[in-house]
Amino acid sequence: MPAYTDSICVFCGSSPGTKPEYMAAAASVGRAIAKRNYRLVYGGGSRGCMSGVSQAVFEAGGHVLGVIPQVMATTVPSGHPGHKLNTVVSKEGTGPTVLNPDVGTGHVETVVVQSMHERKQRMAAESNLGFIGLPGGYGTFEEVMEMVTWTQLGIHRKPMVLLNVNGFYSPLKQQIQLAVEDGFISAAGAELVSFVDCDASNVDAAGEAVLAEAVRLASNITANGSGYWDWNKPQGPVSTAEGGIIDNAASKSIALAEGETLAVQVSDLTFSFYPHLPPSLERCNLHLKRGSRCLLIGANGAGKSTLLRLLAGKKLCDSKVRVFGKDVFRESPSGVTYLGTEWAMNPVVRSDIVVSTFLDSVGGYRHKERRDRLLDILDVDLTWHMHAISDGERRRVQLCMGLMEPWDLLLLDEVTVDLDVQVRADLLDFLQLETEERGATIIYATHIFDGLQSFPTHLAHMRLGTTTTTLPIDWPATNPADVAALPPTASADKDRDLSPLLNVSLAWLREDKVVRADEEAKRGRKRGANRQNETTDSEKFFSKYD
Ligand SMILES: Nc1ncnc2c1ncn2[C@@H]1O[C@H](COP(=O)(O)OP(=O)(O)OP(=O)(O)O)[C@@H](O)[C@H]1O
Repeated sequence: MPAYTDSICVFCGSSPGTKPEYMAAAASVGRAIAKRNYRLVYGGGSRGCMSGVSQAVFEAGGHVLGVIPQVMATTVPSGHPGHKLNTVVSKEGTGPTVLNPDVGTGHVETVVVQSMHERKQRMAAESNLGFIGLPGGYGTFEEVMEMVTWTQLGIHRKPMVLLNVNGFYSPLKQQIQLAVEDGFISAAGAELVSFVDCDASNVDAAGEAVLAEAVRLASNITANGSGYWDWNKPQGPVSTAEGGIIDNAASKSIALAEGETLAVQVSDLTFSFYPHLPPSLERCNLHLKRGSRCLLIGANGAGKSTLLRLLAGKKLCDSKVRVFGKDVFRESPSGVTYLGTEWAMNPVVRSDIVVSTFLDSVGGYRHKERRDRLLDILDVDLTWHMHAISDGERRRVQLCMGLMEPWDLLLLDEVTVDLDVQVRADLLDFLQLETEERGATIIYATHIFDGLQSFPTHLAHMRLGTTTTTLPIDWPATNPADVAALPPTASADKDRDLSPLLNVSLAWLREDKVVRADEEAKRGRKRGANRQNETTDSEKFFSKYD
């Protein structure tokens, strides 16, 4: 007997069904599997469609692997081809035993496993070509759906072809279509299951048709990359120092109209504050279309402010930083507004100057309509004196001043931190409208995620001066490459009631802490308490007087 070339798994009922086409379809699939010299992997049953397909392979001299959970195993009844090999079969199913050891020359092997889950795992692992679903009951439905889910998740990448005998699977086809229409299954996800129709007129040829479809689909699925998650990827944080940048640009791109330039284009940027210092930014990438609202997420010291200041043209860097197609430092693109926290520290803005005079001194009268709108939103009193107001009130004046003149790119560096929640919410609404109505672009670095869930259109994560994806992640993430780039919820935060955005941000920062500790340990550095029990000189000195 020649060795088989490939294996394919068949899920089907352990009962024969009430129409003769069901058993005929099972036999047709079995014959086609043996003809192609594939091995059948199935649930090890000796009755119903399970026996129909395995008997057909055996009769045609092919290879069969049955996988049975221990609890369902029984000694092989006479009549089963495996009884000559002193093996076992599954007790599942109804109707008479169909298997006949005297009719066939194939090879039957049986594996007994501990659980239903292990059975599915083993069947999937043994079947390189994927799966065929024939008519069946709950067990078949469950197996079919789980194998498709595993492909969608990326646990494996294998096709599922359902043989739609007499329209048996047509309701499922409609159900999938409905789930696509209602947004529960993506268009790509719908491709993971294929249907081959047959009835009494063509059931004998159905086996060959279903195998051909499985082979076609297998090459499609493989070509489309892995599923939502790469389960073979080592779990846990990936060090950027070891090149852990996720290339989501491989499966998505930014579509630009003819003549349109990117609003922001940072490509593989490296930047050092001083030539003798290691770079504060390294392999930084940020590409944004006009109208984007991008949140810059990262731990303290990750490089967010540095990147924003470079985009604002405040520091000389190489020409890898471009805004509206222009070099930010040498060509000074117009329409760029940067608002950072340092403004409030300036002694001038804490002097005894009245708000109305202050706003006029920076040209507020030129943008009267926008200024008045902002005064309302930010709830600013024009008679306030700058030296006699709270930090939050001073911040409102700063925002009014900074936002009055229409901007095309707004760089916000944590300037909403001291606003009360109502003013912050109204301000975020205003900013969102600016991007939607005027096509303005916003990059916003913040550590406050309250009420931000639906604000961003993109997320960019910075770790140790590096952006961890080649393109910003679309938010909410739907592209599989973006979904795969999101971190899993940290176990410490599983029971917290977090918005999806805060959940992602917290998980990133927890990963960042581990990566940072590793990187710093390589340089002999360590954060946190020093528990070496060394007594410092000052401790020795002061303890004499305690
Ligand atoms: N003036 C400076 N001179 C030298 N190095 C600096 C200077 N400013 C920042 N850095 C370095 O650049 C790194 C990034 O700083 P940056 O201010 O961009 O971080 P950040 O992500 O904005 O942090 P935070 O959330 O605390 O505002 C810092 O860890 C620091 O080592």
